[in-house]
Amino acid sequence: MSAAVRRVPVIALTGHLGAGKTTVLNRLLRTPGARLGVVVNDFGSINVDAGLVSGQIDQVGSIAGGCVCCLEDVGELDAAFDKLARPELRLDAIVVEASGFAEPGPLARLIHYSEAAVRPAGLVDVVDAVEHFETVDTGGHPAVRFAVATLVVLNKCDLVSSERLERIEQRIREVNPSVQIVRTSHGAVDPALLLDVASHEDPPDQLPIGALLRQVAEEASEHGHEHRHARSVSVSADGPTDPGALLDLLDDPPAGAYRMKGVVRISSGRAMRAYAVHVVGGRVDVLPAAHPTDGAGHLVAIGLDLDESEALQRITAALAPVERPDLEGLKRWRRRERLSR
Ligand SMILES: Nc1nc2c(ncn2[C@@H]2O[C@H](COP(=O)(O)OP(=O)(O)OP(=O)(O)O)[C@@H](O)[C@H]2O)c(=O)[nH]1
Repeated sequence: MSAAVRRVPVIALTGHLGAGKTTVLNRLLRTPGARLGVVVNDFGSINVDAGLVSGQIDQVGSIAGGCVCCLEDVGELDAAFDKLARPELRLDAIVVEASGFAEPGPLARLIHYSEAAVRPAGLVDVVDAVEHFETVDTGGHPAVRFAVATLVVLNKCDLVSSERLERIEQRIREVNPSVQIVRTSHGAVDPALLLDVASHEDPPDQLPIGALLRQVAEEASEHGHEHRHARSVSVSADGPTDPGALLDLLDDPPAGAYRMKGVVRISSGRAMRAYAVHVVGGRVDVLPAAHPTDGAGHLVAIGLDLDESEALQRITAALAPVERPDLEGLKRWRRRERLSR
C-alpha cells in the first residue's frame, strides 16, 4: 500500500459478555463532530448489538454468528474495513465492538495484519466490576488479556464498593503495570481518551505492536487460542410481548444463560413501546429502546453451558404474541423499568 494512502485508525472495544461495551460505544457515538464507523460483532445469529447501538454513526458493518477473533482469516473483517475506509467517508476512526467472548490478543493481530487501509489505534477493554471475579479473573494468574490493552474501562462502579475496585485494579496492574485504567458508571468514559489515541499518526507507546504480537503468539502457544465457545439461541417475536411472561423468564433464565439481550415491543393497550432488555449474571434491566425495532423484536440467550432446547422452548413461549397485556404484568414491567434507570 502506498505511503500516501490515509489509513483510518481502528479502535478495538473488547470486554466480557455484558460488561458494557455497547454502553461505552453509544457514549462515544454521541461525541459532537466525530465521524465514526462501527463494526459490530455479535455472537448470536441475530445481531442484537447493531440494534442497540444508537447515536451518530456514519457507517456500520456487522459480523454476526461467531466470534470475531476466531475468523479463519481476515477476509470478513477486511470486507467491513474496506467498506468503512473509503476516502470519501472521511471517517476519523472505526470502532470494532467485539463479541463478549472475543480474545483481545487475536483480535489485535487481525487488525494489525488487515490489508485494508486501516491502522491499529488502541485496544480498549471494558471490565464488569460486578462480575469480574466470577467470569474473567477466577483466581490463579490474573487475566492475560490486560497485557494487550491500551486502556481499561472499569465499568459498573455504581454497583460495587471502592475496595472491590481497588482489588480489580491491583490484579490488572499485575499483568500490565502501566496501563491506564478509568473508572466509569454507565460507560461514561471521556471520548477524548479514546479518540486521542486514534488521532496520533503513529501512536508511540500506546500500542507497542511488537510486544503485543509477541504476547499474542505466546498466549496462542500456551492455550492454542482455544477459548471455549458459548452456545446461543435467538428467537424472533411475531407480535407484542406479554410483559409478565417475559419478566418471569428474565428473572429465572433458562439453565446456563449468563447473558440475555434483545428488543421487544410491549403494548399498554393504548400505545406500543419498544424496550431493550438485558440480563447479565443475575441482574435484569429493561429500558426504553433508543430505536424502534424492525419487526416485533427478538431475544438472544448466550452461555457457555446453555441448555439450548430449554432456552428455545422457554423464550418462544415467553415471546408468544398477546393482543392485550395482563395488567398485573404491565405494572411489574413499569416497576422494573423504574428500577433499571
Ligand atoms: N448499573 C449499571 N449498569 C450498566 C453499566 N454499564 C452497562 N450497564 C448495563 O449492563 C447491561 C449490559 O450492557 P451492554 O453495554 O449491552 O454490555 P455489552 O458488553 O455490550 O454486552 P454484550 O455485547 O452482550 O457482551 C445493560 O443492561 C446496561 O444498561 C453501569 O456502569 N452500571
